[in-house]
Amino acid sequence: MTPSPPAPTTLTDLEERAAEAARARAYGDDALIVCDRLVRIFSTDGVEVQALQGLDLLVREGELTALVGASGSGKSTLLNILAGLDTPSAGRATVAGYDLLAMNAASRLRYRRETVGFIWQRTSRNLLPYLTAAQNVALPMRLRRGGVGSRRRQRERARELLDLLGLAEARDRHPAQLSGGEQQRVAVAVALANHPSVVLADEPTGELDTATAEQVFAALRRANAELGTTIVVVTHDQGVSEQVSRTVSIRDGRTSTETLRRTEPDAGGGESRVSREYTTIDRSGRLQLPPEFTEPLAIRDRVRLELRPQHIEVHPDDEH
Ligand SMILES: Nc1ncnc2c1ncn2[C@@H]1O[C@H](COP(=O)(O)OP(=O)(O)OP(=O)(O)O)[C@@H](O)[C@H]1O
Repeated sequence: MTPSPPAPTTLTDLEERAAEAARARAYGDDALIVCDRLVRIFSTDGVEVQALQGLDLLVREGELTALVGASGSGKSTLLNILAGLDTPSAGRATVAGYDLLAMNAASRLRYRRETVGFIWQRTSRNLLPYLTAAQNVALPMRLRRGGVGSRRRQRERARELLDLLGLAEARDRHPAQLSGGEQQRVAVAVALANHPSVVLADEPTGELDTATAEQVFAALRRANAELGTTIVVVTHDQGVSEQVSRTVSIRDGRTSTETLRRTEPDAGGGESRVSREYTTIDRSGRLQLPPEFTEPLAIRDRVRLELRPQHIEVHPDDEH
């Protein structure tokens, strides 16, 4: 039997199509970082690894976001893409208006020098050993297209940034004369040198003890609060992730849950920190249920949903 021809397009169909297109346009319109169904596949020796499997993430201007997740979940892959160091296999990724899938070599270089600042975990990777702290901070300004301001202005900005991060004493010292924590704080100043839209940090406190890690993280928080810089930091450190207002957790190459924290007045007239955990719904409406919820109820292949006026109920499959 031949299939019947498609029904004629009605006005309602057209209106629905227009509304759907408008919804699609709206995704991430107000965000500085937009990852939309991002995929990154690595092929080595004929074996494919799907490091990112359709990851959705929005980060708004001025946010300080921590990314957490098990080893191999895709955090570094995501950060490298956002830094312009790697290119996604599919999906959409934009940062401050740059389309990360469609940049040519020249705009990629400009993006990396002017739009993002990056801090690596290994302290030795962030700074040039033969330059002083102040010279390290001034270097990105000199490398920027046309340079930013006069040499004098560059030196002034380097000094201002080092002062802001509590490193006035370290100005004329070389990295070898600085502690690991001080080096990472200088690296924060280097990342901020060119007024980037976003600073990305991959485990910046991974090599440090807890007290020193706290100082480095305080420097990132200060940059966020006082300069308004949007910051995305990958961390394994529970203590660090609890200090940010938003923690996004990545599982198997997708965002899975999110914790939002804020300070609220409490009954005793003081203030207390309130945190709330959310599960991410992806662009196709898929929801990942965390094992803490599924395992106690022996939820496996399917669930029954019921729509209530203010919420949705998820029931275990009661057919078995
Ligand atoms: N260049 C590469 N070539 C092949 N596979 C890679 C490459 N980079 C990452 N992978 C794989 O992609 C997956 C995600 O890796 P990624 O480094 O992003 O994870 P991660 O969450 O940052 O882990 P960790 O916390 O251990 O740093 C892993 O399975 C990893 O082995």
